[in-house]
Amino acid sequence: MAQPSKFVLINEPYGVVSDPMDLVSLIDRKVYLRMAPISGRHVGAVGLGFSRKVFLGINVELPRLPLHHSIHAEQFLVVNLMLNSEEHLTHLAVSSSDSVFHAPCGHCRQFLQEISEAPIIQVLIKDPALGIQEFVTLKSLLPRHSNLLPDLLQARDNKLLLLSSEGCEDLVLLRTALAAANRSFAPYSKCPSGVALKDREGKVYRGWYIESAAYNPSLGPVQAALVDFVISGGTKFEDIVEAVLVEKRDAVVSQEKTAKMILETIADPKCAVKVFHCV
Ligand SMILES: O=c1ccn([C@H]2C[C@H](O)[C@@H](CO)O2)c(=O)[nH]1
Ligand SMILES: [Zn+2]
Repeated sequence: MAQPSKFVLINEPYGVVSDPMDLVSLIDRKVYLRMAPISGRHVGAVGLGFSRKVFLGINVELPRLPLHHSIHAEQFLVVNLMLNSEEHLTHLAVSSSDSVFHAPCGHCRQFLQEISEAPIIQVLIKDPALGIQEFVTLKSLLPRHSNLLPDLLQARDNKLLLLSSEGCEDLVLLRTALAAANRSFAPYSKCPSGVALKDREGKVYRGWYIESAAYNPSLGPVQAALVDFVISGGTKFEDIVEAVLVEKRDAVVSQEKTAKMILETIADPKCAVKVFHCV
């Protein structure tokens, strides 16, 4: 069985399913990485791409930071799809270690609207108490929604150019952050941005800013890069020792202060966060 390159349901051999109902057994296994130190509630999301590969999402809570900096399992899944250039999500299932969640939360129903096929994404509703186990459309879970520019998962090149690389000590990190910014989805603010992180071993991770039409469910570039870090086996944020943010000069929406604040709080105390501007 072929394994997707960034399949994160650890220690499990499956990678491709033919029947969407197989997602039921996957979420039932409740094999989550434990990255929710605040709530202790471990949420898992499994999604099926058009390729029939299964991708996983888990919730990630950032220690000592306000709750809204958390990454929902569904958001993690979307970043995982993007990192793997999977352009379509056909089926989605969510569950939690304490069996409280059986469907995507409201915040994520909104976040998922940025995907072009959002209305027809099949969402598993599983409620053992009621004996329910069926797929319903995302549209039925968030009716009367009108989205504006929904093409989040499609390949994109923002064609950003660096203004200067002066002061850069690590060109790989800078190029990675620029490439990430070029994949950022920021149709509402028009301020794309990307982050590259480096760990103690010199491994590099990347992520880009993803906007939501409802603004608040947007996912910051540091969070997206943390998804790459976790997917690649990272467990301790203190192992992050260097970071580069690339964003527009004079951006109406700037990530600089937030990115620095997050990394100051969770990364190695000596982690340098360098910012480079582009047009
Ligand atoms: O659909 C949901 C609902 C909650 N959470 C996470 C957010 C937070 O970490 C924790 C709160 O219960 O669960 C998700 O990831 N997805
Ligand atoms: Zn959610």
